[in-house]
Amino acid sequence: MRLLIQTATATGGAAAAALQSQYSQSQYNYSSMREDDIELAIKVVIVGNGGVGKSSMIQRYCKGIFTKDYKKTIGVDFLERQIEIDGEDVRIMLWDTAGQEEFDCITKAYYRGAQASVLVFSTTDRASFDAIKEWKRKVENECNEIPTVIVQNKIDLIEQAVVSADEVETLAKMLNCRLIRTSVKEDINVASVFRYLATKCHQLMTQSYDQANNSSSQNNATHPPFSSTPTISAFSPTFTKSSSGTIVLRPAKKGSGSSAARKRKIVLKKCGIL
Ligand SMILES: Nc1nc2c(ncn2[C@@H]2O[C@H](COP(=O)(O)OP(=O)(O)OP(=O)(O)O)[C@@H](O)[C@H]2O)c(=O)[nH]1
Repeated sequence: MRLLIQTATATGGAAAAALQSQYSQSQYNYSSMREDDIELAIKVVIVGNGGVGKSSMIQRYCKGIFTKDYKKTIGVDFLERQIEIDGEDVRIMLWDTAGQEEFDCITKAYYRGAQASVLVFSTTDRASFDAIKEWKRKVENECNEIPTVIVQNKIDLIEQAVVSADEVETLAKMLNCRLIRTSVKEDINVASVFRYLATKCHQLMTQSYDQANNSSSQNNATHPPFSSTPTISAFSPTFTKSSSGTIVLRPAKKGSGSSAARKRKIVLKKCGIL
């Protein structure tokens, strides 16, 4: 089964517009759609103070590169990568937001519809650690409670650490988030962050999809599944909120071939900025 969860609910900006249009291009013929024809995509927002390594992390994960230069993100960027979870294709859409407060009013619009978030701070920047609670609050304001990882980045600089291991673990427990320590520079644990979140979301979404399917098949006589509307809302406690978690089903791309061929293609697929 492949599910496509439409997550591009952000407004404004070329990236969002392109993404929205990509989704809206597909026309649906649900009566002839098979379970195999659906794919799962997850929107993940990466937040944290400026300079902690958010853009570097996304570049590392999606393009396999690291640069020493610091280029401040203006507004929002978007990259994606496809991986396989439990034999299913999962598209992870990574939204890179500017860390500076001056961009807050732009970036928060892009949190909407996110199914997971990454709160990043740097081992060598105390203020970025102290700001984590506030970043969590900002995401929650737009997305409610979603699977979240706290990332302590730049562990290659652990000798210059300005935060103790205890403090970090206590904060992660208090905020009820998984803690992952990374070095984007040395490529340590970066992939684990996104695999963990994708797995979590995949579990939640497939559970909810099954529930929706079961209840819809019970009502089959009057409401054939997916026949009249492409949208299933009220998907799960995590994904029920307003427009977030809107599920849209679309046919698989032409020529996607057998599932074995698809699987061969997907690993480490790189995607450009929209
Ligand atoms: N030593 C070390 N440097 C890193 C690591 N990750 C990122 N950097 C460096 O930290 C600087 C800032 O990285 P960015 O990825 O631009 O930071 P950002 O969080 O996206 O910053 P904003 O766009 O301002 O929000 C760059 O010079 C990176 O090369 C890491 O794991 N270790």
